Amino acid sequence: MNIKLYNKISNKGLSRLDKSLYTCSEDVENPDGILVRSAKLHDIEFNKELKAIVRAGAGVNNIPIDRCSEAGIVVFNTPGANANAVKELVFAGMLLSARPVFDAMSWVETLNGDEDVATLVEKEKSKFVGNEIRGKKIGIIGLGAIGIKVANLALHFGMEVYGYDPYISIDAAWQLSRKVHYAKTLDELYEKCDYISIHVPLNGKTKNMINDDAIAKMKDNVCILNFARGGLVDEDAVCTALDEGRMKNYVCDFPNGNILHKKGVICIPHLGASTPESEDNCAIMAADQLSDFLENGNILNSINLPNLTLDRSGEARITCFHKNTPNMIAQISQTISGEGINIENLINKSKDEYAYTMVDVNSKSLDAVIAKLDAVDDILKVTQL
Ligand SMILES: NC(=O)C1=CN([C@@H]2O[C@H](COP(=O)(O)OP(=O)(O)OC[C@H]3O[C@@H](n4cnc5c(N)ncnc54)[C@H](O)[C@@H]3O)[C@@H](O)[C@H]2O)C=CC1
Ligand SMILES: O=C(O)CCC(=O)C(=O)O
Repeated sequence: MNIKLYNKISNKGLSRLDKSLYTCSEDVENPDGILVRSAKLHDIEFNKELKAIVRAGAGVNNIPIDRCSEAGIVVFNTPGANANAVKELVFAGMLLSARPVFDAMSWVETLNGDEDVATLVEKEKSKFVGNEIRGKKIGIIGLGAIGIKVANLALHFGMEVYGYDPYISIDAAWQLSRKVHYAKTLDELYEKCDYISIHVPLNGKTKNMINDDAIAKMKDNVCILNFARGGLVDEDAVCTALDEGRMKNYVCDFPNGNILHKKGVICIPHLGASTPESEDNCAIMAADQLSDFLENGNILNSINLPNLTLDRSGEARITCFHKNTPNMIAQISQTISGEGINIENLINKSKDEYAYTMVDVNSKSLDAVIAKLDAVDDILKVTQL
């Protein structure tokens, strides 16, 4: 099978893909699977053999999910695999805002060593006084893999923590410290907090969620930390608030021309997940999920289909990615049994508009049945494994 790499993927992950089964490179044609990090796939035309796209990371806004679903392509990500790296950089960003370390270091770099540096430093250092973060209030929007880690660590820094996430998962809620205050509304969080850190996905509902209205509700001198996606924040609103002295800093992992060189903006070149540890974690999860899907049809951590695994039985497996419409299971089983093939095991699960069925059968001669299933309305992709 051909696996196309749209970004550099750690060898720790790629080496888990059996070389006798997979060819992985940036140049393969007609891929069965794609491994990607941040490369934008919106303008890519997908070949008909493509079955899966795995995002080695969290955010999937670089992938055209709807188009993939309609083409029967399963999209995966690797939840939590890079969360620790992001959490640590969020605190680096917060401390860079609290203490003007960057300006202070730049000033030290201007010294030439001819003068009495030690005396000069003691004389001038008061220009670079900052604040401690202990005792300050931080609001965290989005309590998923990263938000939880940021919230719990902030408590260890002695901060008062407010969390907002109307869709928090049960697993996530178990991991969150009881000391985190539950913000019922965003307004409550905006009104109270000195630091606001955003950890939600970028989608139609969250785009520009930090806008003029939101900023108007925030405390003067607020610092916004955005290690999630640039599009979550209306940069014009941020620049106006900075110009008017209503915001202290905008710390952002997604620089662009609008905020470059802007006083009060601290830009980092999308380094949140750029540690070997997190790159390895993501690549390992991505490779394992991809191979289990391509070899067995099992699904773990998909965006457009539910988790579904089934131990292998019978002679072969048929998988169908289909629409979640009435009569699909009956049509699939009738088509198979109509060819005189016995079904050993069948499993089906749906997620929103789409569903997935795996059928273990007692025959390996499946060309005719695959062709018939392919022709069924609302079946988007059929594979034989
Ligand atoms: N800077 C970087 O390198 C990285 C950035 N990211 C970004 O961070 C985002 C979050 O990552 P994870 O925590 O791993 O994802 P996650 O999926 O574990 O958590 C996202 C959380 O946001 C919540 N949420 C969704 N919509 C919301 C809304 N309107 N208001 C409040 N909460 C909402 C969800 O319920 C979920 O708990 C990713 O989608 C990605 O865009 C992720 C990893 C690295
Ligand atoms: O792979 C990367 O470096 C970016 C990580 C990221 O932004 C994500 O996982 O959402």
